[in-house]
Amino acid sequence: KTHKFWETQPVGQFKDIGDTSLPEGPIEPATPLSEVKQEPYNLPSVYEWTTCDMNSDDMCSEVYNLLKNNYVEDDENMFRFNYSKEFLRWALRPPGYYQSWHIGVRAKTSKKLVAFISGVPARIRVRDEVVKMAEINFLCVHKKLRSKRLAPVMIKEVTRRVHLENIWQAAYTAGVILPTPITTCQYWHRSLNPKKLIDVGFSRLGARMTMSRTIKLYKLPDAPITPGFRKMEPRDVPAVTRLLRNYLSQFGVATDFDENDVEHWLLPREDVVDSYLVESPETHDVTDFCSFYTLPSTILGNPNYTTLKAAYSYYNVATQTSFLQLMNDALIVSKQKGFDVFNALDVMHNESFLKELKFGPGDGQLHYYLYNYRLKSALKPAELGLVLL
Ligand SMILES: COc1cccc(CC(=N)NC(=O)c2cccnc2OC2CCNCC2)c1
Repeated sequence: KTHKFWETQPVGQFKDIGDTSLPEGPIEPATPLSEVKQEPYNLPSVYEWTTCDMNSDDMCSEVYNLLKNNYVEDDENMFRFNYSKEFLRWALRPPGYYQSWHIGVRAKTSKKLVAFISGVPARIRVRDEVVKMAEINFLCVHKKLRSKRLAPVMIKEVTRRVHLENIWQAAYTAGVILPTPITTCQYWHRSLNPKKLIDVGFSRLGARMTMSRTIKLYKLPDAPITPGFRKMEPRDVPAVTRLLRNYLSQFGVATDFDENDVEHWLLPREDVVDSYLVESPETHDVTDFCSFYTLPSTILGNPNYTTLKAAYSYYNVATQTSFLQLMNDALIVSKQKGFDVFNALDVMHNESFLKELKFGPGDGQLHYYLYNYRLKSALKPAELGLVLL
């Protein structure tokens, strides 16, 4: 499978793997803004660019419905991500966001939204360099317009608009292998509602297992067990920022959170993101933190269920509580909130709790990529401190 488009882009190329003579850092230099293409790239004549104002309920609904019907499905096409409107507003409007990076494609005649791609600004540390980047996400082309080569021109257009803001690097993930992953993660699932997961075909009854034995296997207490475990509040932002920055400093590539970022990305938002911390009953110090985001999936073609309620592990830090106990409390509260499954990647120190807390390996991988930034060697997933939505 030739990567016609990606071989033209400033990304690590497969032919360069192992060539340690190539320096770590930007592949192409920044250019003066006057040299950045001022006008949008050309689309096929029946389509036009549109900028999506996510503050507008109508536009947010258009993006929501396009993704709901045409975004990523699992390998067996049994489930499709169903990001909520509130989630999309949260994901696309972090501090310093650019509306111009919320890019839609409309059919000129019907004015229907047929494709979307987005970027948000982020500071990402790569080894000792903090780099301003765009996090690219939600690339979606309507099912009926696939293989019309729309994706390459959309990627070039979002790149052009990112360059206009004097940003020259980007980070993105994909379920497919492109030139060239900086790391490849395995995803894992922890059943919370095993009966529903088996009924909808997400999980299968284990060999020599009955349904009642399976329900008992995944049973969890009704309440978290760690003393001082509570929801995060605005007053906790400074302490959580300190805890997170210290924890993330050990990873080769990680988000460079400041208090402003923590306030946006980690304060609880109902049905979008949940975050908890442990406040020591003795000292009142914030010693541990866990968080997960809400990403339901539409269940395709099942007569009895429409939605899989899934929680996705986000950022977690344990300094006084055992990581196992902290993450088990995260499972307990996610079960309490009605989630059917808790998903996690084997990034950061997640490997240490996955097997112990009865996660099972998923049937796919998630590849991480940097645009216009070469790493001398790929990272292990455990060296990655970056979770994209
Ligand atoms: C269960 O419903 C699904 C609907 C669509 C795709 C998949 C499989 C899949 N591709 N899962 C992941 O990519 C994944 C698995 C565990 C944790 N995070 C993940 O992806 C996140 C991060 C990347 N953007 C999508 C959400 C599952």
